[in-house]
Parts: sequence; C-alpha cells; structure tokens
Amino acid sequence: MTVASPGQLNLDETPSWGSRSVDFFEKIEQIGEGTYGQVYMAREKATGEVVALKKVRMDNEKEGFPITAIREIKILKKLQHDNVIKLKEIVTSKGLFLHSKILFWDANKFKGSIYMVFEYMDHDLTGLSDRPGMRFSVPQIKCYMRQLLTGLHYCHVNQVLHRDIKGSNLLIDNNGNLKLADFGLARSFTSDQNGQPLTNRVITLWYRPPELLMGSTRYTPAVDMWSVGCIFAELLHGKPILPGRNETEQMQKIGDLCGFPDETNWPGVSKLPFYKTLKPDRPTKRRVKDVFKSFDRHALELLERMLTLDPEFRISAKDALDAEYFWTEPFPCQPNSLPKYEASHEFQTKKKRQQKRQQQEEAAKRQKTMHQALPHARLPPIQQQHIPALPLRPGPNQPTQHNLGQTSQHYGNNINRGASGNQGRAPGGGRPPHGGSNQGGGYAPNWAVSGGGYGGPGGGGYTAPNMVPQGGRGYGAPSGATGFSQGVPYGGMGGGRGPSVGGRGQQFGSMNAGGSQHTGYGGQPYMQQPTAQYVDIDGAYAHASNSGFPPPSPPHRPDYRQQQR
Ligand SMILES: Nc1ncnc2c1ncn2[C@@H]1O[C@H](COP(=O)(O)OP(=O)(O)OP(=O)(O)O)[C@@H](O)[C@H]1O
Repeated sequence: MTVASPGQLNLDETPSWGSRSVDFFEKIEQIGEGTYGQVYMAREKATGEVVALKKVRMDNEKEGFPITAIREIKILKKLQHDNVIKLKEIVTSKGLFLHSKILFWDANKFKGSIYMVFEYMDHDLTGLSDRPGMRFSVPQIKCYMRQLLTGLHYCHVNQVLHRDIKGSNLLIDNNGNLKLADFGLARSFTSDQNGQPLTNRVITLWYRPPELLMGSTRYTPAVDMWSVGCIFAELLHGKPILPGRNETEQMQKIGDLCGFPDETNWPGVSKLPFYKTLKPDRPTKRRVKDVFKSFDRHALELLERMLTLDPEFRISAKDALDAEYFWTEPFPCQPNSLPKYEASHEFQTKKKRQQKRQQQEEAAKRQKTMHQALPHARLPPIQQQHIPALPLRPGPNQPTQHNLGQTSQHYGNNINRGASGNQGRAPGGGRPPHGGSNQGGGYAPNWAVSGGGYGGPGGGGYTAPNMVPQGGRGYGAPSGATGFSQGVPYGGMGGGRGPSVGGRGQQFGSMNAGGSQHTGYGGQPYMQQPTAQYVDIDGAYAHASNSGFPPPSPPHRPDYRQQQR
C-alpha cells in the first residue's frame, strides 16, 4: 500500500471508492438526520440492492471535511465483523472529481457531497423500541445484548473505542441481526495509555460514564461498557435510566443510583478534575438492587457489573458474554427467529410521534371550539396510552477485573458455551482485516489513530507512520443544556432521547492542494483559505499530527442534534 501524502483522500486501498456518482443510486426516503447530513434509504439502479446513503455535508468550505466522517471511514475500512455495520463504498455528487485516486473539489463553487454507502438496516434500536406497543421478550433482549457485546468486544480487541453507544446507533435488520454503527466519535487507543490524553467530551450524556463526567482524559474500553449497562437496563426497564439534562445533573443521577464514588470504592477518584465540583453535600448510597428489584437475578448481577463506578473493575465485553445471564434459561433466541417489523428508525418514529401530537393538539383545539359553540356537547378526553414496563425478577452483584481479550479469533454470532476452540464461553476477538483487502496479510496492533503498524493490501504487514493525532479532540458545543425531553415508559425503551454528545461539533480543517497550506484543526485558519481542496483520510491525519494540536480554542459549530432533541 502507498502511504498517502498529506492532504489527499487516499482511495488506494479500495480503488472503486469515490469513483462512482451518487446518481448510480435512487433515493427512496430519508431515514435519519445526523450531525453532518441526512441518511437515506436508497436503491442501486443497476442491481436493485437497497442500501443506506449517509451524506457528509461539505457545503461549508470554511470548515472543511468533517473529522467525524474521516474517522468513521478510516475505522470502518478496517473493521469487518457481522456485528459492525459494513461500509460498502463512498460515492460523490457533482462538484467533486477524482484524479489519480484523489478527490478534489473547488471550495468556492462546490456545493456537493460525499456519501457513505452502507448496507441497509431496517431499524435502529431506539426506533424499534419506540414503536407503539413494542415489547421485547427476555430471549430477544438477550439476543440483542449478546450481539451488541460481541460487536463491541471485536472493536475493543482491535483497539477501537466506539464512544457513542446508544440505541439509535445500534442497527437491527429484519433477520434479527444487530450491528454497531456511527463510528464518527470512535478512535483507536493503545493499551498502555501513555499517549496523549483523550477528550472526555464524548458519549451522549445519558450514556456517559462517571469517569468522563469527572473529567478523566485517560480512559479505557470501560467507557463503552457503561453505555452498554445503560442500554441493558433501559431495555429491561422500558425507559432511559439516567436522563440527565446537563453534566451536573447526570452525575447526580448516577450518584443517586450507584452511590457517589469515593476513595474506598474507586481509589484515585478524588484526584479527577471535577470530583470536588460534582460531589454532592448529602450522602448517597448504591441502590441498583432496590431500583431494579424486578429484574431477573442474573440480569441484575450483570447490570451491577456494568454499572460499576470504578472503570478498572467494570466488566469487560468479553467477561459480560461469559456472564450467567446468557447461559441460563430463557436462553438468547436465534436472531432469525425474531419477529419481523415494519421499518422503524428513530428519525421516523420521532416524526410520527410529532405528527400524532400535532393531530391531537389540533383535535383538542377543534373540540374546544365546538365545546364553546355547543355548551352541552359531551366530548371524550384525549386518550393517553400507558404501557407498563416489562416485569422481571431479582438478584446479587459481583464486580470483576476489566480485561481485554488477547486472542485473535473472530467471535461469531453463534456462541456455544464450552464449545471446542474457545476456552470457556467468552470470545477471543477477531483482528480486522489488513489494510483494505480481505485476504492474507499481516496485522499488527495500533493500526489507526495511535499510529502503529497495520497490514498492507493482500499481503505482509507494514508499519504506518504516525498518521493520526492522539487525543480525539472532540471539542463540541457543550452538551445537554437544551432540547431535553424526559423519556416516559413507552414500549421497550423511552420516548424522548437524551441530549447529544459534546464531541461532535467540530470539523477537521480543510486541506489545500499540495499540503503546504491548510486550515487548522477545527477550521482555525493557519493561512489563507485555499480554493482548490482535497481530502486524504490517511494523509490528513498525518498532516494534522504535525500541526500543533490542540487548537487554541474549540471551534464553534452548532450541534444540530441539540436543536433537534
Ligand atoms: N446503514 C443504515 N441502515 C439503516 N439506517 C441507518 C443506517 N445508518 C444510519 N441509519 C439511520 O440514520 C440514523 C443516523 O445515522 P448515524 O448515527 O450514522 O448518523 P450521525 O450523523 O452520526 O447521527 P448522529 O449525529 O445522531 O450521531 C441512525 O440512527 C439510523 O436510524
């Protein structure tokens, strides 16, 4: 593989990427609204195959190519697993042109887009849960949870932190397969953690672990496991369990449920930057068992281990897969035995709910008018649907060491306890395929952001230079202050979803031809904004790592999701 020079979109590894126009697809309908563009259900005209097109908005030349998209493309190119969404290719709309595998555009004229083409998934977990009357059975919850943990274990073994685990990023198809999606905040990590600090403004507030809320910048895959714990409890409880409106309230809610951490249950916690600020005046006590006493004994035991305050003792994905919960009756069902549902994405269910609410409001207004006109008319009240949470059973807690899988096997969907090959029940963790090709090839750790080696195409491993800055740099708009709607019991999971993550509000500075001039990270110009632009996923990182990060101040960019949610 060629190592791309700075400032180019290196499509070497997948030659077809970027060469096709979005016109090869016809859009069917919008199914998602993300921070950087819309997501559409679409059909490839030639084959009839249904796909999802995620548009990367690039119409603001000042801000350049969004770093979330660069990260997402780069990481998804490497990760290949049944429980991780497959990025099939990248297509472009007019205004971009491809020359020698480098994408160019004219910054002053270009109003086009890059689209990521994904395999299509019928639902996201939030959309599915929000369907009126939706109830998940225990085998179904176990089936989804096992797939979520399997996909996450694969990411962690391959040294990728997802950093935005939440229902709307868990996609489900009508064969019951669950896949992790939205790797826009993901990043690679090194196990020694001696590198540069990581940003703590990641993970959507309701799913954000205490170490990030208290300002830790050296964290581990345990951050994702906290989010998994929140999702797990949400699935069983029927609504989000920690719906804070801002960081302070979020930490308060965690303290009320899990007890506020101290040096006894989390040595070193008092040294975290915001510990003293967030510490409540009143005493708190762990109440997980009381609050969720209706949960099954094994479910509660697993939940306690996921919601362990000290990240070092929080259960890992690998150990969670080995938990009794998955190996006692009722067992997880097979994905393909699950019922098929009409497509349901959060975007659509939210829209339907809004429309219904509007209709109800209009009907209420009409009734009021009629009532005023006809004082004796008997008018029925507007019905509120109330669906109780799933009933389940009680049990204990048992914290264990957080621990990454060390082996290099794929952990498939069909996990057999004690089956040959895997020792015990827990998985090894598959390495991702080497750089861009699916066959052969060496693989060395630290392939992405942390700048270690990774396999070249079709053969031996090679060591990449430091391609990406350590540190993540997610300086988004502060999260959680606005647009909050508290979830109510409604089907499997709650209605309103939490305030969005802070780390998204940022773009990677545009890069100009030749790579000698560029705007800084987050659109802070170091030099005059160039006209001709191109983006290189690998090279951009290489360039960025030499560019004096972090920028002096976080760039200002509105967080669209805060306005929406
Ligand atoms: N491959 C896919 N198949 C079907 N639907 C998808 C697919 N990818 C994304 N979606 C839908 O679009 C929504 C937004 O996608 P995604 O989270 O990837 O975008 P985003 O810009 O990162 O969003 P956000 O800013 O909310 O994190 C998802 O919640 C899901 O409903």
